[in-house]
Amino acid sequence: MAWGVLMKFVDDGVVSSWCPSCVFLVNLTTILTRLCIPPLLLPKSRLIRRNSGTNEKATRQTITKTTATSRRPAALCLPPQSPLKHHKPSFELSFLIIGGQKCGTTWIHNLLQKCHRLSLPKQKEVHYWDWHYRKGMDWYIRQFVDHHCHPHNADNDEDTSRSKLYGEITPDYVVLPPSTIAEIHVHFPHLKIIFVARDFVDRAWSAMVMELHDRTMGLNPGEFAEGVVDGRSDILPNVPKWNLPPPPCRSLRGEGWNNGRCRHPSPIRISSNVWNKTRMTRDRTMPGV
Ligand SMILES: Nc1ncnc2c1ncn2[C@@H]1O[C@H](COP(=O)(O)OS(=O)(=O)O)[C@@H](OP(=O)(O)O)[C@H]1O
Repeated sequence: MAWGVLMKFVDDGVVSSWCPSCVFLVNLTTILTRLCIPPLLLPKSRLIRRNSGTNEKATRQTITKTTATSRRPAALCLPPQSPLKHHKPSFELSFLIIGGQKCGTTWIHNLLQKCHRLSLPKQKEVHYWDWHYRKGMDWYIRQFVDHHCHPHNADNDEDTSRSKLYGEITPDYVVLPPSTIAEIHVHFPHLKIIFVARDFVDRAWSAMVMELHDRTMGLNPGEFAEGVVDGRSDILPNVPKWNLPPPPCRSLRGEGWNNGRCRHPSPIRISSNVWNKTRMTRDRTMPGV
């Protein structure tokens, strides 16, 4: 692997790693104490959502051509009468890793699962706040059950369960609508939001390779090329919605994040080149850059 990774496990189960291609020092302690922004206490806004009768399958179809590099549907449009509206969660969600897609989040999930003070869902990407919202908070809580402790069983295993931090990683959360983001903050006012950034070109390349491999979107080459820098794959303008500061990530020109927009045309050229290749390659040499 071209990316050098230095990894060590420290005594208390915290994992540190430095990834040259990612812009963050991926250190659990750092993530939970420094990179996390204290969530703002947002006013409890009434949800205004459309297509209340839309099921997941239908939604998947309608967003197919606008979610270019993702394998997953965008946030579902939820009905005004949210099942969570009057729900008081009985457990505290401590951290939420909201992306970005193809930024090493699977690797982070696997590492955090090894930490005894953390409880993550067995499977990465719960997708509660977009796909499974209608299933309710009890369903969400059940995803965090591990065999050793459960938030509902705090009295049975007081020492361990009360010291657990519950969190999950769903990269698609970065594009959640503002109303859902506000609702998350209302229900979990102490929640730490974490966004993992990666070099813009590397992320785009990785997403393109995934799409070319999976072919789940059925996009034409031109559409796919556009999707690399626009729409749902363009995570840059979505980060501020979470009140996160711009990550110290360089753009293709090395200019920083350019107010959440990268106008450089190279990603489109790159993606076109990828499409024109006769066989898939994970070679990171990118013509035209
Ligand atoms: N430790 C570490 N450091 C840097 N990069 C890493 C690391 N672990 C995984 N990776 C690379 O991350 C890419 C996969 O990211 P995700 O797991 O977030 O993908 S996904 O959104 O869940 O599909 C994927 O990138 P590509 O290989 O370029 O596709 C992985 O190789």
